[in-house]
Amino acid sequence: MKARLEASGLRVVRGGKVILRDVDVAANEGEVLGILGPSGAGKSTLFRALVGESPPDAGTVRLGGEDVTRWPLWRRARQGIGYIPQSPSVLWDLTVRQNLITFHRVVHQSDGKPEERAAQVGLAERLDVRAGELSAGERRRLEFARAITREPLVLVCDEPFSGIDPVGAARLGELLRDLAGRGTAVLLADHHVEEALRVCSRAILLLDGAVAVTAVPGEFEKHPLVRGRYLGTLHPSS
Ligand SMILES: Nc1ncnc2c1ncn2[C@@H]1O[C@H](COP(=O)(O)OP(=O)(O)OP(=O)(O)O)[C@@H](O)[C@H]1O
Repeated sequence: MKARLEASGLRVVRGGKVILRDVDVAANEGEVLGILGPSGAGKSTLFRALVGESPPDAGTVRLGGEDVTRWPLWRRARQGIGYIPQSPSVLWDLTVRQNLITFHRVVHQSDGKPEERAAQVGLAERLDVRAGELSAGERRRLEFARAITREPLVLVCDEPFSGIDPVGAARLGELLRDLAGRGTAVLLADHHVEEALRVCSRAILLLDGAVAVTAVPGEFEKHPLVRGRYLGTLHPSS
């Protein structure tokens, strides 16, 4: 299997504290890779290093074999990395249509077809609604539509299910799986473990800034470190 996005030896130090220590991660074409772990483990920091929002202090990031470690976010976006950050990132005062057009211009320098993108994520009826008036689930779907403006080689999603009702989360999960089915490598961090593991083909446990476990979902849930340090004894599989 060919790795679409490959990070090796990633080290991030912030405020004198080592946040990521020698992290190796490879996301393959067509897979959904879960990056799970307790709060503060370093998941968002890892994602920021992968997408170019905050470069690592050491290590390399390769996209389709090319070293993109020092490339800024916009250049990686143009090259095919989509990103749904943890915090809301829509342009609140613009409509759904204007949000989609604006991002398409950044990536392609043209307006694109916002109607098609909106229809893909079930927002066809909401095109002229201001992003600030959307529900959390609709906003996440708009961010998803924006991230797939160009069918991405890699999609990095930081807590996409946060604040979304179960039906909305299941629907978003299906969109992620469909995207992976068309070849995109999807990386996903989320504390909605059941939804995340339902969607993932492989999961990594990040603990204290280091990779502690890599396994397929069925094994991941039963792993003693995952149960002891992350899921806790109340989780159904424990
Ligand atoms: N710029 C920064 N300066 C200082 N500390 C930072 C900085 N960025 C992150 N950290 C620290 O790094 C650690 C990892 O943060 P990060 O947000 O990556 O964790 P996370 O696994 O995504 O957590 P969560 O599940 O709560 O979102 C935390 O202790 C955080 O306080």
